[in-house]
Amino acid sequence: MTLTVNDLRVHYRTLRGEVRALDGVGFDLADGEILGLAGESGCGKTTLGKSLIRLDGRMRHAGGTVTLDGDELPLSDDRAMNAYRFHRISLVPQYSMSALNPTRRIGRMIRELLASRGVTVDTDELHRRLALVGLEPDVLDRYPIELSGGMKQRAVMVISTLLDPSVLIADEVTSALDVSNQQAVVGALTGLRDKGLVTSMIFVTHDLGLTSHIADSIMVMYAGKLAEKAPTKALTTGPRHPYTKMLIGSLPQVGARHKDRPLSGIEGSPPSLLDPPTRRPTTTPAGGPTGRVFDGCRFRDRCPLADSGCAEEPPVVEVAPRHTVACWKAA
Ligand SMILES: Nc1ncnc2c1ncn2[C@@H]1O[C@H](COP(=O)(O)OP(=O)(O)OP(=O)(O)O)[C@@H](O)[C@H]1O
Repeated sequence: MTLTVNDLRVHYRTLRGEVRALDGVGFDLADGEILGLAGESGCGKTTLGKSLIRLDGRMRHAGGTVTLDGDELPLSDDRAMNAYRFHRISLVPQYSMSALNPTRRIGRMIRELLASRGVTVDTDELHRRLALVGLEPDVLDRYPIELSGGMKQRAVMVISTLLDPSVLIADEVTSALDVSNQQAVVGALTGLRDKGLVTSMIFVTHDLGLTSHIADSIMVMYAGKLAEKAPTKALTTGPRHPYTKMLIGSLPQVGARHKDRPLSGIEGSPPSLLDPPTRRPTTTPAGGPTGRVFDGCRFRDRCPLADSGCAEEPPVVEVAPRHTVACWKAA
């Protein structure tokens, strides 16, 4: 087992209170597995990826553990995390292709980065890795501005995996790319795994369609919690959580006309994760229905199946082998 995440809770400190961005997430990532991490904007995908690498000054590890190849990661200890970061767990961050230093040629950037980790560049190996993601050695002599978006993204993937990490987190690496560049990036990611340069991967995306092509399993998050996780085929052909069903149902179909098959969305919006109350009165002072609730299923305001039983928080239950769901209606 590469990675075991258990009841992970990560909060952001803000002037208005704590944002419970991850509120008790647990899952396993096996050796060789590519896990697609999907869910609406703001559900906590990026926070999950980042918190496995570095908690920035505004993030607080509020509880839970992460075990990588048998070692518990010292998440709250930034200095101790240096031994793991980049070496054993690495990240291709969101918007990373725009974050390359514009004043450095790619080759120099790589040499400097490796030197900061006490590693010297093996040029033949570097060329081999560039070839693996479809890049010519001459990209090393180019500035980022001279590369296309897809080329930059693949260069960042090479940089992030130079030390053969056990786990690579790829955060929205295809979002800003056209379909052929998306294909090249996805092919490069699977190539890194297939050649053993990365043992396992978490592929963070909004795009359920794309992730179903590459991922062995998919985890859907909602409002800082796990909604459903299953092998890709099981999740795409037999989703159990109403949220997963609605996400899949809202995917556009090529060739379908809006007048024949209007795009269906999910009514409403996710709850705010800012300092959520644990109890609520049943009515507002004016006697009307109350707003958001947090002491039950977080999807229940938007769920067509919700009833009074959903005021209790649903446990995460294994409904089939490796298929877990947090929903009272999923059995
Ligand atoms: N620096 C921050 N300070 C306060 N709250 C934050 C911060 N970063 C993220 N959040 C909040 O944490 C929650 C989770 O955000 P996160 O970026 O992890 O979601 P996401 O699923 O990755 O979204 P997206 O798909 O848009 O990238 C959201 O409610 C967001 O508003």
